[in-house]
Amino acid sequence: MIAFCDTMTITEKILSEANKKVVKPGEIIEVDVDFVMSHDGTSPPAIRSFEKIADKVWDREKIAIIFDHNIPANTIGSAEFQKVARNFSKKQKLSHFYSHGEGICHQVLPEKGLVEPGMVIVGADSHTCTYGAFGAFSTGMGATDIAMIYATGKTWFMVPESFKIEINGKLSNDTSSKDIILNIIGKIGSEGATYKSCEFCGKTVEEMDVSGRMTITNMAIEMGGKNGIMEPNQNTLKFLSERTGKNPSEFKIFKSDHDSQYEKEFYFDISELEPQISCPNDVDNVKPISKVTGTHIDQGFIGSCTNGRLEDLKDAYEILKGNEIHSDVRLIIAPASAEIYKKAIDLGYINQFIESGAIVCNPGCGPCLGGHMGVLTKGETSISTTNRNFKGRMGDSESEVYLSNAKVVAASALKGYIESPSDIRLE
Ligand SMILES: CC(C)[C@H](C(=O)O)[C@@H](O)C(=O)O
Ligand code: SF4
Repeated sequence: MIAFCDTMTITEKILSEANKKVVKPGEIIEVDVDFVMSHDGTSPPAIRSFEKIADKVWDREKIAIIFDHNIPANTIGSAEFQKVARNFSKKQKLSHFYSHGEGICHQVLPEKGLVEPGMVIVGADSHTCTYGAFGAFSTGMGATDIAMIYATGKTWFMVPESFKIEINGKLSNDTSSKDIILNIIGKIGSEGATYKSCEFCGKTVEEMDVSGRMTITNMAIEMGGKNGIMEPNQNTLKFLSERTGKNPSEFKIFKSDHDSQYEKEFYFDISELEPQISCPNDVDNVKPISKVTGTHIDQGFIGSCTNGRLEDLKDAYEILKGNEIHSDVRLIIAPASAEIYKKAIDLGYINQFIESGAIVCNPGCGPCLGGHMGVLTKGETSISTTNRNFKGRMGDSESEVYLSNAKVVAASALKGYIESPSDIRLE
């Protein structure tokens, strides 16, 4: 390890290690990439660029291709994209090729033990920032940058300035970590952290489970962040140790120094937080649920790399148990991975979802992107556990999307309008 000075953030330390010398914000550096990921939507452009510059990838064990956006293929175009990626994976003998509905890339990577603290991970998807929940530096990049990494294992960054975002307090029965991050985005704004390293800390984050932490780092990009990051906690180390088969002492764990230099510091106490709803058509248009209760909905979606994990399905199950979805509402549920799907079957969640009238889809991005399934038509409204609600995100440009936690989506699907989970529990 290199010698750090004593005012460095976790992100600066990881990038220094990757650069083999101490780095400072603003500096442009070249780094060795530990892992690179792309999916069915972004692999083909990267492959085409790669094939113009090289024949053989730099390390077939450090590349993952995961089919999740349009799986199974819904158009001839997406089938063609998958063929290109499948042929490339075979030709290059990639060790990590997931094409059978294993789940969303950001869920599959950590589940398969491919994420470790201290790593530099680059993905051809903007929500690659999710792996910061594990103490890794991870960020999304475009196809030509990914092609260069395939060929050389290297890339370049400008070292970001860091924002410290401290979270304290205890969540209520109706809220989850989704409400924390929506509240933060509402305050900081969708462009408020552009190119910053968003470092989440505080007691709430230190005690949070892995799923909740991933929801928070996942949405760092929604305020423009270059990455989202947290120091690994005990829950994280336990999860990673089970997945990688390594002892936690083998991980490269970096922590921010007490006197780290932050460009800005934010403090949030979430004890009194009501469920937060991000209203159309901007992710930072966040309101407490009491301001939007009663808004008509046509569709609900529970899933995505933000909130498609077992904890989210459990939240939905508890609200839906013994109840039927409103006859005018479609509730679509897509587990984030096959592993989660199987666990949800064993726990009886999936049976209940079907009995309540929900449509359960195969693991993957599902309706999140508005291109594969669950597409909205003009004038329709969805409430969704996903991360984006810009105009047309889930279909027609005159459809609307509200973002919330899974309990709120389930409660709203029962009523046909946005409803607080506590009101369902009271009935
Ligand atoms: C298709 C892909 C490039 C895109 C992203 O990078 O975020 C998608 O995953 C999304 O959520 O909009
Ligand atoms: S679930 Fe949605 S946000 Fe996540 S990678 Fe897929 S399309 Fe993007």
